[in-house]
Amino acid sequence: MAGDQLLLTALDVLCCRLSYDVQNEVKDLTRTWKKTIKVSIGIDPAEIFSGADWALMVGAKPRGPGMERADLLNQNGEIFQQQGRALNESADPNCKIIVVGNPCNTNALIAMENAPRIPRRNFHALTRLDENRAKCQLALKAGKFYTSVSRVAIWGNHSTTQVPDFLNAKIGGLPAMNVIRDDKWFKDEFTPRVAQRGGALIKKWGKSSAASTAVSVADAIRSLVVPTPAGDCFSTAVCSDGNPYGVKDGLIFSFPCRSKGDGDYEICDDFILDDWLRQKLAATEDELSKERDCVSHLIGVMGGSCDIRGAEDTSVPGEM
Ligand SMILES: NC(=O)c1ccc[n+]([C@@H]2O[C@H](COP(=O)([O-])OP(=O)(O)OC[C@H]3O[C@@H](n4cnc5c(N)ncnc54)[C@H](O)[C@@H]3O)[C@@H](O)[C@H]2O)c1
Ligand SMILES: O=C(O)C[C@H](O)C(=O)O
Repeated sequence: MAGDQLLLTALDVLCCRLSYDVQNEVKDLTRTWKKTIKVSIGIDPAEIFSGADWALMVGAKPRGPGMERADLLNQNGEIFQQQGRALNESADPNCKIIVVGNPCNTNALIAMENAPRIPRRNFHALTRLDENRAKCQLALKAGKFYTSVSRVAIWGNHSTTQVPDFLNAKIGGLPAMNVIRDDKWFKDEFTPRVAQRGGALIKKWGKSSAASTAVSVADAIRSLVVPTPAGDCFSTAVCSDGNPYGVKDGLIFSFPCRSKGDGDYEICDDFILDDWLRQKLAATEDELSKERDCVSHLIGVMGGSCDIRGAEDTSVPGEM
């Protein structure tokens, strides 16, 4: 932000893909803003991130034919190592970073570990899309409006091991489990449907969800700049250091959070965990630990070894 001007700079390795039509379309948005928007594009991350207050990191390589999850982690990891270093070099020291490109939790971890000048708590990976999907499923099942659903946490990884939390969710201010009295539906339908939604959409359309992702990125930013209503939360994957739920430190793990609207947040400490949730949390934590081991060479940790090659694939499928 510079005075009354919002500076929007975009980084894309294929600069030409962000055509001038796109630039002009973004400029047209000026009408809806109080500030004027200056749009520019480029290919040098250090130049593009210069002085940035917010960095929305969407660019990533989609999974190609025959590519294993470990390969995806490695190839995208290298991108986020380079971009983390560039953020460290030139972004505003209090820049907030939201990583969308998959595998977004571990990409955010790599960027964070390569940008020691920026507080670790400023790095986010997008799980707001999963929260929105979970709220939508609860509203549909209960026959209520989406806006009546609150306190929906997504725990862990933005992959099929993620845990959409129905235990703490509310519908119309009441516990969701008292409104939808169907334990089997919550565990056997709701949970996998939310966790596998991204994959299902790719299967159907051959592309990642774009419109709902864009909306959820806007929601994720709004959650940080508007105070969270009393008793509610929003989900975002953030650094697990010192979290109140005993998840091991040094992961980018999705938690229920609250904000005063100042761009910062705190992890809610009043969510109830039962045995089922604990077991699910342990599985997604384990997955994130393994992903971290696979990228140890990109985060300056010695002696890590990657043992997810050939293992069951729990990432959202991408293009295979
Ligand atoms: N976290 C989420 O909820 C969520 C939701 C939807 C999509 N995604 C992920 O977001 C990413 C983008 O999805 P998409 O459908 O827009 O993909 P896309 O392939 O249409 O676009 C990716 C863009 O990234 C650019 N890019 C590739 N490498 C780059 C690099 N090193 N630096 C800068 N730009 C680079 C490409 O040129 C392309 O324009 C994917 O990884 C996708 O899996 C995440
Ligand atoms: O891009 C993907 O692999 C899917 C995406 O993360 C989504 O949840 O829609």
